[in-house]
Amino acid sequence: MASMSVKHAIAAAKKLRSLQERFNPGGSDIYPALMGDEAITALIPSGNPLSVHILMFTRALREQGTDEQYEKFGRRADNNEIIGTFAQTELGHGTYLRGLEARADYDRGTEEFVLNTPKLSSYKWWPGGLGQTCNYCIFVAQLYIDNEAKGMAMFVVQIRDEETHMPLPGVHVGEIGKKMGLNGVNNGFLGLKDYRVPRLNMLMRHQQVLPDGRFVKSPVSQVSYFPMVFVRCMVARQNSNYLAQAATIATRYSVIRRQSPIEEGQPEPKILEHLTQQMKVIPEIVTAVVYRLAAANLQNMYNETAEAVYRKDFSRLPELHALACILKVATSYDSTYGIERLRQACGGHGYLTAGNLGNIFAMAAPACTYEGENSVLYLQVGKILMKNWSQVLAGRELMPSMAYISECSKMTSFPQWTGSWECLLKAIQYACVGSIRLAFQSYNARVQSAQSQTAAVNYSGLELTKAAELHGRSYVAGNFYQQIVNSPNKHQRSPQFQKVLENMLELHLIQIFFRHLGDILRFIRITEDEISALQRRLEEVLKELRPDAVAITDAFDFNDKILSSALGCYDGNVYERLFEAALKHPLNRKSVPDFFEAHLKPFMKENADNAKKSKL
Ligand SMILES: CC/C=C\C/C=C\C/C=C\C/C=C\CCC(=O)SCCNC(=O)CCNC(=O)[C@H](O)C(C)(C)COP(=O)(O)OP(=O)(O)OC[C@H]1O[C@@H](n2cnc3c(N)ncnc32)[C@H](O)[C@@H]1OP(=O)(O)O
Ligand SMILES: Cc1cc2nc3c(=O)[nH]c(=O)nc-3n(C[C@H](O)[C@H](O)[C@H](O)COP(=O)(O)OP(=O)(O)OC[C@H]3O[C@@H](n4cnc5c(N)ncnc54)[C@H](O)[C@@H]3O)c2cc1C
Repeated sequence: MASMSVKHAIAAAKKLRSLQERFNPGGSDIYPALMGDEAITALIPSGNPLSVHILMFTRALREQGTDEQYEKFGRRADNNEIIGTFAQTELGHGTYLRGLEARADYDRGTEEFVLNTPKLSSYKWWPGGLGQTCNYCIFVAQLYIDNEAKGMAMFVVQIRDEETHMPLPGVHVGEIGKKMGLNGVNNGFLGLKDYRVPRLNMLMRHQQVLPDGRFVKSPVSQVSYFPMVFVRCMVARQNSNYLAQAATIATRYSVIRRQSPIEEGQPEPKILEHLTQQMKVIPEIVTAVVYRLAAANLQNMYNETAEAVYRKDFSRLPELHALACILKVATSYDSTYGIERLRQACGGHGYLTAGNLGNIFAMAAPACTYEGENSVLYLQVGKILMKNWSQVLAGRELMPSMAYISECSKMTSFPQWTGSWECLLKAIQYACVGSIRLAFQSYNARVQSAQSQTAAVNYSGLELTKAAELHGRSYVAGNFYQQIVNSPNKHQRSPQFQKVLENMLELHLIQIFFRHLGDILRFIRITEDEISALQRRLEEVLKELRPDAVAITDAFDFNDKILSSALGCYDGNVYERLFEAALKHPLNRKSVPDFFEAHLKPFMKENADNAKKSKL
């Protein structure tokens, strides 16, 4: 499987290169690379073994290396002359980066670093492509000078001979084993023993080790985390794509499959006529659109921040970090759970490999873990919200994506309930700020009672997580509201199109309202009549969006090859394709399977003989 994936990935990368040269000659614009990686990734159901090379290895060389280091390594990596990965996670550590055990000791006598993974738990474990594909990696290690720890640093390390692909001396490398998905990616392990690299193999754009061993600290240590921020932005984009693919499949199947009359004596309707089926499928279509728009915003913010960081302006890093964390978490959680809901909406056929929903789930699900495990990133955002709440209490301005927190903090009570979009959006934001305030009170009480900040974060973890989750909802819903209601290009939309978008906004806001009704009722008084009115609106907007469901998912414009699903093909010939797929199963090559003579027949005969004996 791995070699097939590599073959497909290389073919697709060549195609991508020709597309880039045609549409973006010599450009360094990241989109063609991303689109290409998306395309490559989507075309290789078992995952793209070059993803981490494209998304992290080349980017780390460009952003963390000096111009000279880019010329030496980065250009060859961008041109796919060398293939690398990002080797940070270890067998024993993934989240707690300051606990990473791999070490780099500077030898000023030879102006080299001596790299070691001192224990089994120090082995790098998980990096994509590391097992068999890559011949280089970015090796993340704790830097030591005269045995004094200086923090994390990144090193360009060649792990295999460029001609023979043999592991180099001092390198122990291989595949970590079968996973629940992405089995074409050959995630690997790497042990290094007294492996020497020249001083100039340490990426030194932001921090340096001089020939005499003097250490020049980075002005902002967190800039070394920047490669992870980029992938978190990518996850938001990629996982909204996975959800859109699954929503396309389930929608198309739901207008082909007929089952269970709604009126006695009437013909069986398309299953999408059932209200409960609409509630399973249509909100997922809208969620995919909502996150695509949020991910595009995040991508723009990433590009602006990356350019600023290149100019040594680190001012926007904190906001990008906060947004990248919360959108990576929100998109990966909602896409993973949404894809499973869509699979279940397709009944038994949703469980067939030919439907491809299981594989889309297996591609989407690990994003809840890699690039920062979601519950950890929720806590990270919770901490940032605590810091920002202190700013609010001090009367200081907040970063733009948190400005609503300041506004809501000035409200002594929630205004008269109207149920309008603005009211629903403000309700989610108001509940978020209420949760932040409660979390802060708990956190602050703990710090005041002499708990360390780290311990206070841990013991306030449930409230911090809730506040972070509601912050994500507030940002995403606010972004969608702005795009639909206040977009500068709104006048270019036809009235019909604007109406569909407004129905999608109505559905998203009401769906989020009901999902967090408990959180909202904690801070806002809403009557049963007002809630029942929203229930009626939910049923009504599902009915209104039903006729547009297929058109919206067709607009995602996934080629049948990308969907790779007998349930979701554009022509709707589901049963013919399911049957065609079934006949291709190896077990159908013979009428009598080999196991009949070898196992089944003797087993049944033995039982029959025993039955006869017991009658005698
Ligand atoms: C086109 C699309 C194709 C594909 C789709 C996408 C993906 C698939 C392809 C590839 C992906 C496959 C594999 C993924 C690769 C990996 O998984 S790489 C390994 C990822 N590992 C992690 O993410 C580790 C998670 N841990 C952390 O990030 C950190 O440990 C932490 C953030 C949890 C904690 O940071 P610490 O420094 O340890 O402590 P802290 O006190 O919380 O933070 C100190 C201050 O630093 C700020 N900060 C932390 N992180 C960042 C950051 N990234 N950027 C900016 N600032 C950061 C933090 O806010 C603190 O600031 P203060 O002001 O409070 O001091
Ligand atoms: C498909 C896939 C591809 C990957 N690719 C790469 C790659 O290319 N390069 C790379 O370096 N890594 C890669 N990784 C590794 C990934 O980044 C780590 O798995 C991730 O960072 C989580 O670390 P961990 O697995 O060690 O879990 P741990 O850090 O051990 O966490 C385990 C669990 O403990 C809990 N936990 C941990 N810390 C805290 C905390 N502070 N507070 C509360 N709870 C906590 C959480 O529930 C967490 O799920 C990949 C992983 C996967 C699944």
